[in-house]
Amino acid sequence: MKVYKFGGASVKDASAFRNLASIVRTQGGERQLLLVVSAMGKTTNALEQVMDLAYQQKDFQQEYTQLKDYHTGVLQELFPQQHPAHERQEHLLRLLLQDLQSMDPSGEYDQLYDQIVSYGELLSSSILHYFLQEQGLQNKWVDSRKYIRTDSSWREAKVDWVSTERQIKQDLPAVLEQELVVTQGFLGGTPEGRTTTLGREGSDFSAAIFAYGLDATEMCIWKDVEGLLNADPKYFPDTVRYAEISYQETVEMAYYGASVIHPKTIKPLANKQIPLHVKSFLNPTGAGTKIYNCRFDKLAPAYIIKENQCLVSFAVKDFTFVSEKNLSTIFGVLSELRIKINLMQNSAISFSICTDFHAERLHRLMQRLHDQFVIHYNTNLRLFTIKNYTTESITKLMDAKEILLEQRTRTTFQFVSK
Ligand SMILES: Nc1ncnc2c1ncn2[C@@H]1O[C@H](COP(=O)(O)OP(=O)(O)O)[C@@H](O)[C@H]1O
Ligand SMILES: N[C@@H](CC(=O)OP(=O)(O)O)C(=O)O
Repeated sequence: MKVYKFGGASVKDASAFRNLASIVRTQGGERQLLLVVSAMGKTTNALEQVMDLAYQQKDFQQEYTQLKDYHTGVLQELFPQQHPAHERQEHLLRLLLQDLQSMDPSGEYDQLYDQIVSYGELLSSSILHYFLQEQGLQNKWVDSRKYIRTDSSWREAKVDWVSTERQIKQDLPAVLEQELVVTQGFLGGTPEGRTTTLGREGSDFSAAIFAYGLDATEMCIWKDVEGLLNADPKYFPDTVRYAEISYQETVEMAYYGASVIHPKTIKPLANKQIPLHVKSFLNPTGAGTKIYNCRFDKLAPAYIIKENQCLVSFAVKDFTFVSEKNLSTIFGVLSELRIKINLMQNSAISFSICTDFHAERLHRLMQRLHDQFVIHYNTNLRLFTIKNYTTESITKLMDAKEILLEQRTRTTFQFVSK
């Protein structure tokens, strides 16, 4: 039993869908394969925009039309004739429009967000279902919201592993005996049937949840790169591919910001020792990377850049030292506001954190803590990490940058810079 995950780039246009079908045919076998698909291209960003406009009761017609035209254009290319795929797509687009038009501006933003952005995956997976079918690849479309059971932490829902595994095992293995399964990444559902999302770029994680529930023999995520590289090729010209690497190394790279794999993906796979392959949909027969329970002593240094960072410092007002009590107050508010710390440092009278920039959360943080602390912050920063660093790698990366904060452990070197 295998699980394949195809991200936005692998379904960004009609020829990408054709390429995907060819990968499934040549690599996947016709049964015992579950496909998890993300929204087409940058659809989730577009849906976020439409959502914001509708929530603010602004005109969203132009943005909605763009989204509609994009999907209709791709479907038209794949199915130039009349086909049930068109009706299904029109139905979904009509529901999206109705939800946008009836948006309650006093409703809870995050909950409404999940109901709207989920259309991206519903649309892409229904195109994929019909297209594979048309290509002779018999498959069943299943609604991942009925399988991945979550709580109602909107936009970053927590998985109920026990009932999710039970749901998956209940009927999917039998279906997979007969045909392929096509489902959505990124989405979950509460026991009451509300749609949740698992966090941006969460489709890798969805695939891992299905792999876990199915006790899959392997999972493969198909990307536009040759595998897991020692740096993002969009920033670094000379990268090397890791042919094999451990779960531990990978989870750390993902945690520090290597955006090729969602950080939550590894744990469910490692728990059941399911190997994860990262392969290129542009070169499907390439070796890619195998991530599993292994150990290598000498790995090429990995360079990771996290963009759009914010450095916040909290100083006590009366020149007393930062105490555990102060820290506990700060951590309490950070946790409540769901602000994640990417790096932290303590000095005598101040405490600093580096976090993803989120204007609204930062504003609320200041409101909550400005009585007790003097708070300063810098935005538009980048967090650089080198795993398995060498002296040369540090020199190369720091090269004339203005450093605001720096930290190193035995294996990892990090700094925040402009
Ligand atoms: N260490 C890395 N190795 C490979 N790719 C990386 C790495 N770090 C970042 N990336 C980026 O991840 C991208 C692929 O991930 P992503 O865009 O999320 O795929 P998808 O949305 O199709 O699932 C690559 O195009 C590359 O720019
Ligand atoms: N479509 C969602 C989920 C996802 O994982 O997408 P991708 O696989 O394209 O990163 C997002 O953009 O956040």
